[in-house]
Amino acid sequence: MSQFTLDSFASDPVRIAVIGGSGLYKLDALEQLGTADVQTPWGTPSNPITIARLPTGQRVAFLARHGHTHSYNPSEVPFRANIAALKAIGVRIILAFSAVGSLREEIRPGDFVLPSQLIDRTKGIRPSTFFENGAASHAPFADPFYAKAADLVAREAAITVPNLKIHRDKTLICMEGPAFSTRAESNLYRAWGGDVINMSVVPEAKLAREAEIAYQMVCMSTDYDCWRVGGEDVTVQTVVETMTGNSRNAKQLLLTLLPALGETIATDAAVHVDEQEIKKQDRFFSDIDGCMRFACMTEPNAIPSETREKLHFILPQYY
Ligand SMILES: CSC[C@H]1O[C@H](OP(=O)(O)O)[C@H](O)[C@@H]1O
Ligand SMILES: Nc1ncnc2[nH]cnc12
Repeated sequence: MSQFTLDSFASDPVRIAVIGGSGLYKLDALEQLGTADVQTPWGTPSNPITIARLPTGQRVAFLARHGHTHSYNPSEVPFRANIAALKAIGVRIILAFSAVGSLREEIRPGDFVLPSQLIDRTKGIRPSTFFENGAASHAPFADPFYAKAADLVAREAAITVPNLKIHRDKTLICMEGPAFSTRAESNLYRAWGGDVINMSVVPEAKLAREAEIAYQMVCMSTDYDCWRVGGEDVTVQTVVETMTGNSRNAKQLLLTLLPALGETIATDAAVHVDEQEIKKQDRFFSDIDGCMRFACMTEPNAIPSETREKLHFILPQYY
């Protein structure tokens, strides 16, 4: 197993990353090449990033959100360091897996869900932006997930795990935790139109957007939370019971999804693209590239140099 230096990714970047959530702590079916211990201006990631190789030869990065030993509760995950470290090794797309509770009868434990919307119910205690200390910025976030990636996940799942039920275009609630919801909250989220619930999509998705990384969460339903009359209320035990099968399905799916994604982005992975080309819809990254170019309200000359240096780490084309 090699120890990769940050410099080595400058000439040979890794474009695809998988973030594993509860129950998905490694990608053991892939050839493991080594790890990258990336330090960022926002601290140390949950773990060193694992670099693996696909049968096609392409490399992918893997990061366990809560650490391999699940040591960070959702409010403590070093989200900024995680996203900054992935960006620093060249990542342009993240597939983020998450164990979620279902708020709908038809989304059964064991089903997968590709959300297209989210409702942020975190409590403001998680650092959730790279822009602070003299650089006021506002990322566009109307569509928090990457529909082109969701399309690919759904297509590959239908081929590779045909018995797996996939729900599209659902709304994900992100609560603070770590305690699960009360019954009144669970019913409120249903009334709001929430379909599934977790504790980790925020700020991960927001930070990915700020770093101009395409991001799609793949939710794996583990329980019915606590809204269902006569049903069992969620506990860690109920989650863990479903997690093992979910994790097996996720790994099976990734075996074909990652090569397919690699092929899809192969001609489109350059970081710097020509202004004319950037929004052409046939490019996979057209819906993310350039989204932060005009996001900063601060007069460029007024941004302190230390702030600019930190931002250079995630958006070198602008700072
Ligand atoms: C173990 S149940 C609650 C826990 O599971 C989910 O984690 P992840 O999103 O990382 O799979 C949920 O968000 C909570 O953190
Ligand atoms: N019911 C639930 N609420 C919040 N996060 C979860 N992760 C898995 N099940 C969950």
